[in-house]
Amino acid sequence: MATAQFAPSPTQPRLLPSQQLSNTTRARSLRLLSRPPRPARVRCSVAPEQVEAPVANPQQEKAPKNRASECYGVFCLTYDLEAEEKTRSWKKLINIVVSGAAGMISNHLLFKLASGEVFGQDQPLALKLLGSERSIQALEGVAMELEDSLYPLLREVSIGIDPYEVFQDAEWALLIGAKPRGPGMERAGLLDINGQIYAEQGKALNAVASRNVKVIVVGNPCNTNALICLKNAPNIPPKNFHALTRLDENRAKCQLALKAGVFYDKVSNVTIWGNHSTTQVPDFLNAKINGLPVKDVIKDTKWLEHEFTEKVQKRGGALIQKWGRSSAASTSVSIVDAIRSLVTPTPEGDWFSSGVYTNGNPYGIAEDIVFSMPCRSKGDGDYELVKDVIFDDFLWERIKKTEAELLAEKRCVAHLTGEGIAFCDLPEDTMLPGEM
Ligand SMILES: NC(=O)C1=CN([C@@H]2O[C@H](COP(=O)(O)OP(=O)(O)OC[C@H]3O[C@@H](n4cnc5c(N)ncnc54)[C@H](OP(=O)(O)O)[C@@H]3O)[C@@H](O)[C@H]2O)C=CC1
Ligand SMILES: O=C([O-])CC(=O)C(=O)O
Repeated sequence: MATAQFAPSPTQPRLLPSQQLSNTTRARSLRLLSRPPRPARVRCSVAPEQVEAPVANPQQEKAPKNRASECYGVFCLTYDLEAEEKTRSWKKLINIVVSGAAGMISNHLLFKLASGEVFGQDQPLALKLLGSERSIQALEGVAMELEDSLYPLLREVSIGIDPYEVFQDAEWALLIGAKPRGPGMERAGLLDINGQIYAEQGKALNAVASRNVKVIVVGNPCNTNALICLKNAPNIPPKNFHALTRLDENRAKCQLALKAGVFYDKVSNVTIWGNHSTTQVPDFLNAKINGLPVKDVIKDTKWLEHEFTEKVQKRGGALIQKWGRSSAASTSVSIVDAIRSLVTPTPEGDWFSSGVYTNGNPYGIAEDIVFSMPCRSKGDGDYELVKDVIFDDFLWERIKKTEAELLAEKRCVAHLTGEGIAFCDLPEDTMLPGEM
């Protein structure tokens, strides 16, 4: 049993943004934020202001909205969308933040976002890319590739390393950046390192993002990172935070289709319950194939209970063994699916899985954790939990196991959620789907 204790870290004074981005739909520009100034390109017109940034300090929301940015090349040109015939009917520009933007998943995702495949062909967007000192060069490379792709809907690209700058006015935050678990690293260590990143990003969202920002946490361990993030953003509804379990749902659909000998569009109502880890529960009791209960179509209960369940739980690791790297393209597809499920009405009778806050859930799952559950949306960015699901002993027993894991993870990050001193009593060294 791994045990460790972490004390709450004191709130550090920090710099608030001196340069905040222009939110105009008129400029198509690439902006450099929070970088050491480089003579040829970066110019700061406003000196940084030093202020404290405690959790949920309402003063932060009143931070001065001084803006300074630097564009270069073709991005320095500005033009008026409303003056152009073909763009006049477009929607208002939306601000989308992507962290870990120089990473593998983002390298697929950003181009899907910019192409219009996610939000539609009349939705112009601003992409705000968060990196770090490590990745700032790579981030410029990403931005250059976005430039060279000439996407008509992509009206702004900005890059930076300070979440308080990059998250300004964010309406969607796709939080992908996280440290991978290295050899010999305890799960408790991973929870702490990545938890600190997500605590900081939660505070930044709380301070500067849109009050209705929708947050999708991808970086692992994503459920507990999402919990930490939402706890550090008390002015944003907890319901707006998601941990990505859509990849697991997609993996489960694929395995059921394969076994039943049908194309995967015939598989519906698949829930992933719980944690995005090897304790996750792919639910074959409520799932359907061609509108029929899976158990009526696949009679091999032993396969469903063992092979199917394990295949889905460990699919990420199986892929790493083949590829030598973790799922990036399919993860980006699943992020697209997750967003589209929130911005388009859920097909009648179906649902989708997402890791969401458990308070008020109708199933009797422990409150105050982020747990993957079945959701339906009207297409307005919000969702409701599905009520008409059934449980049997097999399903409930496994749900309790993944719930216990998430409760243990939560105790392990108490120093990051404002709940005191952490105590890591993780029951066993459970794994991410990508670990074997
Ligand atoms: N929920 C899900 O279904 C899935 C989740 N994942 C998770 O998504 C995350 C990203 O995966 P992927 O894009 O392939 O990974 P990459 O390693 O390619 O990129 C991740 C980014 O995270 C940032 N990062 C790396 N180390 C650190 C660190 N020590 N501190 C802060 N940030 C760091 C880096 O960006 P920078 O230097 O700019 O900070 C890096 O570009 C991982 O946590 C992975 O486990 C992956 C697949 C599925
Ligand atoms: O474990 C990882 O990093 C990759 C992962 O989440 C997955 O493949 O589902």
